[in-house]
Amino acid sequence: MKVAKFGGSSVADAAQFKKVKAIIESDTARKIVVVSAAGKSKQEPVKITDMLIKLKDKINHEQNYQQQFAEISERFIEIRNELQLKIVIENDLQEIENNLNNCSYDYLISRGEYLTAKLMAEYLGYYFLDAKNILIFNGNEINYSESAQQIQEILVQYPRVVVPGFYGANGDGSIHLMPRGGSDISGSILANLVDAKLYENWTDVSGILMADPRIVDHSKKIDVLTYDELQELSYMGIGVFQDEAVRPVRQKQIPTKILNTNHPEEGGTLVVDTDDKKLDDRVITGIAGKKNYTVITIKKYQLNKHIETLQKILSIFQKLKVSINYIPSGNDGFSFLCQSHDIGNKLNDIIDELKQTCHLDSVEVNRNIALVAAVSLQLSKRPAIAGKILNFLDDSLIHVRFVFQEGSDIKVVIGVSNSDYEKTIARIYQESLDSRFKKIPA
Ligand SMILES: Nc1ncnc2c1ncn2[C@@H]1O[C@H](COP(=O)(O)OP(=O)(O)O)[C@@H](O)[C@H]1O
Ligand SMILES: N[C@@H](CC(=O)OP(=O)(O)O)C(=O)O
Repeated sequence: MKVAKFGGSSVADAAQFKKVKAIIESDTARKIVVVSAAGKSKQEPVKITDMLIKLKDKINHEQNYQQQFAEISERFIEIRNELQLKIVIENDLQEIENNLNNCSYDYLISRGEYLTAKLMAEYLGYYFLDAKNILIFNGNEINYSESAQQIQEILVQYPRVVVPGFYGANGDGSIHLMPRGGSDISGSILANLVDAKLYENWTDVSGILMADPRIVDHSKKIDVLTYDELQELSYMGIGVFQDEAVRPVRQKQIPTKILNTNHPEEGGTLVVDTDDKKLDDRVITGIAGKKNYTVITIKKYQLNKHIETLQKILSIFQKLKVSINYIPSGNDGFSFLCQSHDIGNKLNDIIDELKQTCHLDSVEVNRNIALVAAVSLQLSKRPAIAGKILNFLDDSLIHVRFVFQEGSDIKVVIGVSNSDYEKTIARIYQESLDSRFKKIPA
């Protein structure tokens, strides 16, 4: 059995629905279909999920929301009409409208996937299986045994199902929304629960490319990737696969493919376990990154020997609910790298508390930092990659603020100014294809 997840771009309008149907009908093993909410297309500039978030915002601020709700409804009615489906989607829309003033955020935002799945189930002639009946959460963790039991029972009666992605249910039956891009996670969990022989993730690119196609034109495709490499690339920001979606498929060693709904014939990227990937001569597998980090660097003589000070520092971040992405360190100093939107307006509070409670020698803040990661399997076996990268970035007059190689032995992370972000990715990509940058000793 295969689980096939279709992203928002694959279900954005009636024309995309037709492509999905052709894909499903070309392989009878595709029995579990997971869909995101209708996303962006040439005609539709906004994702339904973003429209729903705006709707919720208007409701919360007691603004007039009728027009916003009407626009959302129109997208679903249009798909239904163009595909000449019989489903009375107006009934579902009415029920949602009735709940608008007293529903949770998670319920409302998940309705994009719910309605898209209803239409897709009708169109494919599959059973609509509401995710709230099968994906059961304990806090933020899926309850695998309970969820597996639920889905196994349903599949006996309905062997072909469409499941809305992006949500499940809490123990009390209320809707549990996953992070943005969460339909990838739903598909991955379902593949795990049914021991799928393949998890297919259908999107609008023919696999994972070595660098973001919006930055590098004609970026090369990565044919085979390991779960670890995918995890790192996803964590660093390639939008195409949610980083939390790696764990469920990796746990059961389920091969995963990233494929293009618009060009199924182009093949895609296959994700496998490390032992199943032959090392090729490419030093760098892929490049990814994100802008807008804030780096807080603290110095105190022999800080690494003062565990209690480190504990205090971490508890300040914890108290202010600011996540830390990386902590590169030296003898007398540590840097805390956080996403700027996570820090929000708490920067002064963090600095005040650090100064008051930790008796530091200095605290320095650098904003508008972008991180770029070059991901490569078994980095330690590769010849001095970090040094090479620094050399050619220097040649390009890109000022590298810092560089660190993670203990995970899989990526080199480089910090540059936001304004140098695209240039850095393009330059590393260009160099990584150069023959002088290839060939690794066995
Ligand atoms: N390295 C990369 N390889 C492929 N796609 C990438 C990469 N980095 C960023 N992307 C972007 O990710 C997009 C696909 O993700 P997303 O918009 O979430 O798709 P979907 O709607 O199918 O879920 C692509 O259109 C592409 O612009
Ligand atoms: N619709 C949700 C969940 C999702 O996975 O979407 P997509 O597959 O289009 O990235 C979002 O926009 O975050």
